[in-house]
This record gives sequence, structure tokens and C-alpha cells, in this order.
Amino acid sequence: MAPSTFDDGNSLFNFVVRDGYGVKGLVDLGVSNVPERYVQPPKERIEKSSAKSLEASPVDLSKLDGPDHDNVAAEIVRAAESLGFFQVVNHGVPLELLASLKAAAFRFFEQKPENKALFRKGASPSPNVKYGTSFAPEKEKALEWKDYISMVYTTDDDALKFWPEICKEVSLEYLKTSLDMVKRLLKVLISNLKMTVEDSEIEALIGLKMVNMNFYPACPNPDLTVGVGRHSDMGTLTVLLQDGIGGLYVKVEEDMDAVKKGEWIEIPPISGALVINVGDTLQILSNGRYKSAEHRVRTTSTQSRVSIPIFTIPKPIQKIGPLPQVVQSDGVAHYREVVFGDYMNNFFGNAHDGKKSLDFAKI
Ligand SMILES: O=C(O)CCC(=O)C(=O)O
Ligand SMILES: [Fe+2]
Repeated sequence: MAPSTFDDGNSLFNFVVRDGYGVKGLVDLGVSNVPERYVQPPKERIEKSSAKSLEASPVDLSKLDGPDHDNVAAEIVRAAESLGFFQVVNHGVPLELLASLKAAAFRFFEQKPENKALFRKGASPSPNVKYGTSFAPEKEKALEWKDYISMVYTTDDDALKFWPEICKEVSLEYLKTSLDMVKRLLKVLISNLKMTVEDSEIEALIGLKMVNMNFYPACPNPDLTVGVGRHSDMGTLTVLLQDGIGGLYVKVEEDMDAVKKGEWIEIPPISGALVINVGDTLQILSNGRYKSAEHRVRTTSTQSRVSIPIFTIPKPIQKIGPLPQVVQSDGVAHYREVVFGDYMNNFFGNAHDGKKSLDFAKI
């Protein structure tokens, strides 16, 4: 099919979204300009040159076990309270595994369209596995230049049975080796808010885990499109592996060294590092002390980019609200208690719109 056969917006939408060809399918047709449906309004477009890069060095997590524990813990708390994003090294996830994951992501998306379409919503053999494109295509005025596969973890058996053959083993290994780090980070962050933290409280915050693989094909017009629009993540902490291409931008919540509140800075790719960011759940739990960072992704004209996030989130039945100890010391609760499943439905039911997702729980 030639691009010119998309004589209206619907046939493009059907090809990319409904039939499961994705952005990759569109690119394989040889489009030389992004279709109208992908053109963002000017205020959502991402200029390449203007953003500064995050200068903070990555946090060395191996030091949490030694005499520097308190300094490193303070660094983590400071990052969560200010930008809501930081990078970590010596995180316990083997470096060879990071390389294998990126290769597996390329392998998945470079498959024939019909192999990927097996995992489309409605077709997938498991509700825990979903291949798709953009974020909420039915709700979006402009689509995001991104395809993804999303894998929710329940048990090892389920993962090995239903996750795509081509990436299941590395994805499971990534999840397992990252979880220990997530728990250590949460212990640091929660014990900064209240004296004692039970393991069961940490477990409740990460009751559900999801590994995604994002694929952003090279885009003919990066100035007109976004890979991912402005959003915050809904969960507790996100672990993100990005490749060397760059394009992940975070909005500054508080004035930083040379960057003013409201400006965007790039999280630079650092070989071997993982990116950590605070999600809405942790912002709610901390009554707003920790910042669920607004972020977005720019596309690139020369190379396809992959990123592989792990989202840790509460179970849908879990209630989340500000910790009583924090409310007591703040004298006011900024969020109400919500059932996480309701929060999640609201999140997935709307197009990306910055940190608007938090309004659902705001008082
Ligand atoms: O690709 C990236 O760097 C970030 C992706 C992202 O923000 C997400 O999947 O929620
Ligand atoms: Fe995100």
C-alpha cells in the first residue's frame, strides 16, 4: 500500500492503530513527511537545540551499603524532592543484560507486522500482554510517534507462557534484577517521611509490575511530532533503560543551578546507567514532597530509538493516600485517598496532558 492511499484520516488510523501496523509500518511504506494526524500543535512541539542537559552525576547505589549510606540516601531524597528524576549506576542489573534488552526490543519491533499484531488488544492470548501504538489513540488529537509492547507480571509461569518469545527471558530477568534496587530506593524515600517502614508497605506500593518496550522509529519531521507527549507516570517509581540516542526531556519543578522552573532539561544517555523517576503514587503518598516529574520524548530523523521502562505500581484494589505522619507534620492533606484501580482507569482513559492525572486525587 502506498502512502497516497491514505486518502483520509480514518484509513491512516485504521492502518496504524486498528490493523496493528504501527508507526513502524508507516515508516516501512517510505513516508517522506509525517501525516497530518501526527502533527502536534505548536505548543507541544519539542525544539532540539534549546534544552540543557542534566548535569548531576549518577547516584552510585553500591555506596548505600557502606559508610557513605547517609550521603547517598540524602542525594536520592534531594533528587526526588526537586526534579523527580535521577540516574543510577552500580544498580545490580548486569550490563550485558542491558545490551541484550535493547537488542531484544529491536528484534521485537523489526518483526513482520502480523507477528506483532498477535499481541494487539483483543487478539493477545493474555490480558497482561499488549502491543500498541501511541498512548490513547482514540482520545488523541495528534498521535504519538511510538509503538510499544507492554508486559504485566503476575507469575514467572505466566510470563514465560504469554510474553513474546522474542523478548520474554531478558524482560523477566530485567524485572527481577531491578526490583531489589526499587525496594532499596523506596526504603530510603519512605523512611525519610516516617520513622519505620515495614517490608509489607513497600510490597504494597509495587504490587503490580510492568515491563514495556518502546520503539520510536526514525521520524522525517522531529520538529512537528513527539515520541511521547508531556505526562507523568502514574505509579510509584519507574526504572528506565534508554539507548544512546537521547531525546528524553523533563520539566524543572523548582529552580535549579542554571535552569529555571518551567524549563525542560534533557536526561542524557549514560552508558550502563538506569534512569529512575518518581510517579504520581509517590507524589500522593508523600503529600507532594516527592515530585512526579512531567516528561516527554523527542523523535530523531536519523535513527530509531528504543527505551525499556519498568513501571512499579500498586495493585488496583490498593488504596493510596498521603501518609498520616506527613499530613500531620504538613498540617494539611493535599490529596484524598483513592482506590488505585480508579486512578489507573482515569489515567489510561485520557490523552497525555502533563500532570493533569494528579487532579483525580487532588483536594
Ligand atoms: O522513552 C523514554 O525515554 C520515556 C518513555 C516514557 O516516558 C514512558 O514510557 O512512560
Ligand atoms: Fe513516562
